[in-house]
Amino acid sequence: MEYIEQALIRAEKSNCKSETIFFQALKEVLETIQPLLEKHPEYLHQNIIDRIMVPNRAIHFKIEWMDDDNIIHVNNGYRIQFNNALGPYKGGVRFHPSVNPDILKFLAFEQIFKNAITGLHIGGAKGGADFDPKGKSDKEIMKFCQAFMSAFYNSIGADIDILGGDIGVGAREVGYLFGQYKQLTNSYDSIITSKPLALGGSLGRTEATGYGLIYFTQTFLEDMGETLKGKICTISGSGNVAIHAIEKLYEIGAIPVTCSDSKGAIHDSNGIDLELLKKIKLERRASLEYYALERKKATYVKRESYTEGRSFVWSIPCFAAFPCATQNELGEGSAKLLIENDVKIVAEGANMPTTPEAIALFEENNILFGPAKAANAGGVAVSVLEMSQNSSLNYLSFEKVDQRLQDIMSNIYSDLKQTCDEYKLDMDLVSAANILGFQRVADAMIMQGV
Ligand SMILES: NC(=O)C1=CN([C@@H]2O[C@H](COP(=O)(O)OP(=O)(O)OC[C@H]3O[C@@H](n4cnc5c(N)ncnc54)[C@H](OP(=O)(O)O)[C@@H]3O)[C@@H](O)[C@H]2O)C=CC1
Ligand SMILES: O=C(O)CCC(=O)C(=O)O
Repeated sequence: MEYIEQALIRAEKSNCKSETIFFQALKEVLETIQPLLEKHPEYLHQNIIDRIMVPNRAIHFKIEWMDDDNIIHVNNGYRIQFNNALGPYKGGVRFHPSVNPDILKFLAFEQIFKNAITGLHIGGAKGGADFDPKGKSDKEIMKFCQAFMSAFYNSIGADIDILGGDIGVGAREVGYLFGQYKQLTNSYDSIITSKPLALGGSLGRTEATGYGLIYFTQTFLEDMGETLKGKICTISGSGNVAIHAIEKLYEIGAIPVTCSDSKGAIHDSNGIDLELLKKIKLERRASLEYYALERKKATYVKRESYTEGRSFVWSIPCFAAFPCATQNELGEGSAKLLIENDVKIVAEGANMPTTPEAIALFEENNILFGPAKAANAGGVAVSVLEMSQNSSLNYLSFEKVDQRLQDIMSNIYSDLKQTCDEYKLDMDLVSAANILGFQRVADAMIMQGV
């Protein structure tokens, strides 16, 4: 433990002082891998901790673009190519005004271990820009995507670094990013996933993260003698992950009753109207306020009215809670509410949506907890299926992709359970995910020498 404390002090002193979110993610990983280090002292001899916590490469670039009124804007673009011990860098791209080097470094760091847990051969990366897609015309989005790609296309490649979607980057943006890469390089290489089907995207990729989250949760619960069937579920977010989690919950007979966006939250006690939700968030790209205007029985609470900053979503009694919006959205106060309301399981659809204090409360109260690195890994796993379909030119049916996704999520659960047994972790899947991911990456690093 002393070694880990020293590594954290070194990290805090050197490059992490202003990187509070990255430091949170790093601390969680390092504080849970002690049993692994005791069993494998070679990781300490090889100085893997210091080597794993510094990105291989962090690219910061300027993006200049012109809006519809011919006004020129400048944004910051980034790509953190963190670790490629297991395969080419792989991870999404986020367009959101909050994007900064700290957030992307945390996301890229998490991605290393998540990707390792899938058992597939991909390294970890993340990128993005402090660009706000809200309120922009389609032409402005296209121009921004083209400028983003032009600024760093020579740092990526189908065997080097493959981009994907994330907050603010869906099929539309991926199409424009891909088109610009093709224009600049004259190649149709698979340098990005979550492509529209017509451009070589995979059936089932759009649904994969949300569906995978529910497959993982259902496998976990069944192993504990429980089920989601007939149970009330709360979900935050109303983007790609949240919408497809809600869709799968309905398919398996559960009752999803909430969703949220950056402006507020909905509680619809009869169950979220999925068609209306899709129409508002995916087609109109509008606020959830319109959901409540069209569905009179639903309650809408504006973000400004949340009590002590706690999302209204977590005050609704439920059996299962799925945070699917963004990092650190479920804190101590919300965890207390969920526990008081007798929640049985929390599974993360977003990346690191639960604060360390909230996770500790869930652990103390024996609430089952599915960490993001495992529970939301279905998205990146199906991205790899997209890459393999692109290179083989052999495209799979939706059913085949979905079956592969179910198998991957169930294998992830079995591997975590085995890790829990091996290290006597008492179903602490947070520690198991960190140990399993760290071990796979560390072994690959050692094999490749210094
Ligand atoms: N897409 C994927 O395949 C994967 C995504 N993830 C993670 O899942 C999460 C959601 O991503 P995804 O659904 O793809 O993104 P989307 O852009 O499709 O949706 C994001 C949702 O979260 C809401 N949101 C964003 N920022 C905030 C905030 N600061 N406070 C409250 N709500 C917020 C958005 O609200 P609004 O509509 O108002 O903007 C929107 O409802 C992210 O953490 C992402 O990293 C993880 C694995 C894979
Ligand atoms: O498919 C991808 O590469 C994006 C996945 C991702 O960014 C994530 O898992 O958080």
